[in-house]
Amino acid sequence: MLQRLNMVLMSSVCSRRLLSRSLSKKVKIVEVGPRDGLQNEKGLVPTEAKINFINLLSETGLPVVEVTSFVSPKWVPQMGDNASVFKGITKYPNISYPVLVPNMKGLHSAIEAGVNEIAIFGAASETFSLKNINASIEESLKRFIEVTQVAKENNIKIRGYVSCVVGCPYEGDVKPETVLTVTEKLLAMGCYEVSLGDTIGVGTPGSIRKMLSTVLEKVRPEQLAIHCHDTYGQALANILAAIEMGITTVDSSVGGLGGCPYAKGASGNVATEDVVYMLNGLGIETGVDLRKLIKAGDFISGVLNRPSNSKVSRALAARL
Ligand SMILES: CC(C)(COP(=O)([O-])OP(=O)([O-])OC[C@H]1O[C@@H](n2cnc3c(N)ncnc32)[C@H](O)[C@@H]1OP(=O)([O-])[O-])[C@@H](O)C(=O)NCCC(=O)NCCSC(=O)C[C@@](C)(O)CC(=O)[O-]
Repeated sequence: MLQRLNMVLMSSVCSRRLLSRSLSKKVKIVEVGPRDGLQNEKGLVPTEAKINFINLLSETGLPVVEVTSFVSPKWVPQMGDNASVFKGITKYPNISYPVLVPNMKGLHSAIEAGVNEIAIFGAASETFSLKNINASIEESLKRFIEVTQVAKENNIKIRGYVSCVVGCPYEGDVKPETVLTVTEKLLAMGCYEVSLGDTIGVGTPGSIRKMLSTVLEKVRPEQLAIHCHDTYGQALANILAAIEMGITTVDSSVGGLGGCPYAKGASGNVATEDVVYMLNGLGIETGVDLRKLIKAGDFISGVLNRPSNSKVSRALAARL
């Protein structure tokens, strides 16, 4: 009886701590629109339009803009103009412009193009890993050891991704322990940060909290980012749950663009405009100018010839 009472008291203290934990005053936004956002587009987006889009994003105050992927053009044709896009953009000194790299061939091409930050991408689901990069989790991690060694020799910063952190399109629920294992291995290889991807947007604040509680047992919150797709409309709630647990880096995509070609049915990322609006409302600083962001979103929506998926952008446009 006494033990049960103690447990109840402890759990209420823990929930109060969770609720009373003061939110960070600053959040870093990683804009993934030009890469995650456009990789799934059926029609080829002209290289010039991608360059103009990235240049507009660079004017918004975003600290990181993920530019493209040095992956196989047979697998992802939309990213086939990677070197031209990377070389064509105006690079601001205070902005990082990472690119995705799956293997040594991608790394060599990225180095040739002058890249100084890469992102390697693994998964917490075996089937997704095979479908996405044609390698098991173990094989992919072996590949990444060589990639990260050579990247470090070339003074290239390395970010990591783990996909399917709460659910997989092929395997269903994913164990938080697997997410922790892959995250720790990526950090040990030299990733300065690992972005945890709810690739198909099935997570809820409950499953995101459960996954993060396990990962945060061994990993510091400042080593993590949260990357939410909005398939089930849970992305903002999931991001808030992650921020309440101490995460201060959020990936998002202007206009809610995006999806993974190897995750059927997954919708776009959470819209950057919506994240910035929410964080502004919470008094959390991002350094991002919402109006300039909306301008970049309008530009790419015009190129794609469809309305933005950002609710904030649509709501503000309706008031004009
Ligand atoms: C990893 C591979 C290349 C393996 O693909 P593979 O077929 O096993 O590769 P391979 O090594 O056997 O080579 C086959 C051919 O591909 C070429 N090749 C090989 N590598 C490259 C390269 N880097 N760049 C250009 N070409 C390449 C290689 O030269 C060869 O050419 P061939 O001799 O036949 O003419 C392939 O599976 C691939 O490119 N996958 C990428 C898939 C992808 O980009 N998915 C989307 C990104 S992940 C994502 O969106 C999730 C994320 C990050 O946003 C987070 C989240 O939401 O969860």
